[in-house]
Amino acid sequence: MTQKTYPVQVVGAALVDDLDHPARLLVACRSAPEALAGLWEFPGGKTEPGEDAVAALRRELREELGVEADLGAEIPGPHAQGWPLNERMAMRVFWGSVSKGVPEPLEDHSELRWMNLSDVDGIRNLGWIPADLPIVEALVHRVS
Ligand SMILES: Nc1nc2c([nH]c(=O)n2[C@H]2C[C@H](O)[C@@H](COP(=O)(O)OP(=O)(O)OP(=O)(O)O)O2)c(=O)[nH]1
Repeated sequence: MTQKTYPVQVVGAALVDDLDHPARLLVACRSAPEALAGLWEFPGGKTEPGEDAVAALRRELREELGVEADLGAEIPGPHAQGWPLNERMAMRVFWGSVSKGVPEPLEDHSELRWMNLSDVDGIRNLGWIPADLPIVEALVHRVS
């Protein structure tokens, strides 16, 4: 059986305070486009042609949040390309932690928020981009 191919590869980071003993997760509220404004997501974005996922994610975190990050294991999705977002896009999500700088909503976000990972209901009910909900479930399952 051949797996579906998604033409647009997105990458996202589950940024936590400590990769070995995570207690808090950074979530980001989108400011654009209009259809997604006000919804919460994992910081990240689209990979560029020829760019690998980890390099793309480092670049996006630098551009969007102004930070350098250590990236850890992937939160594996059901496809090699990660978690389907729609017919055209899938997202690979990696654990990460900030190694330099303080995250700020420099681009694409109206607000950043550190959520306690023990606040599972608070995380679930943030108002995520709907396509992210299976990823959020996998994430809370992994830390619980
Ligand atoms: N970063 C991110 N994007 C997500 C998530 N969930 C989700 O459906 N998306 C969608 C929204 C966008 O359509 C797409 C990511 O594109 P983007 O607009 O953030 O990408 P980008 O920073 O490279 O921006 P651009 O070049 O398209 O302007 O993936 C998520 O958790 N994080």
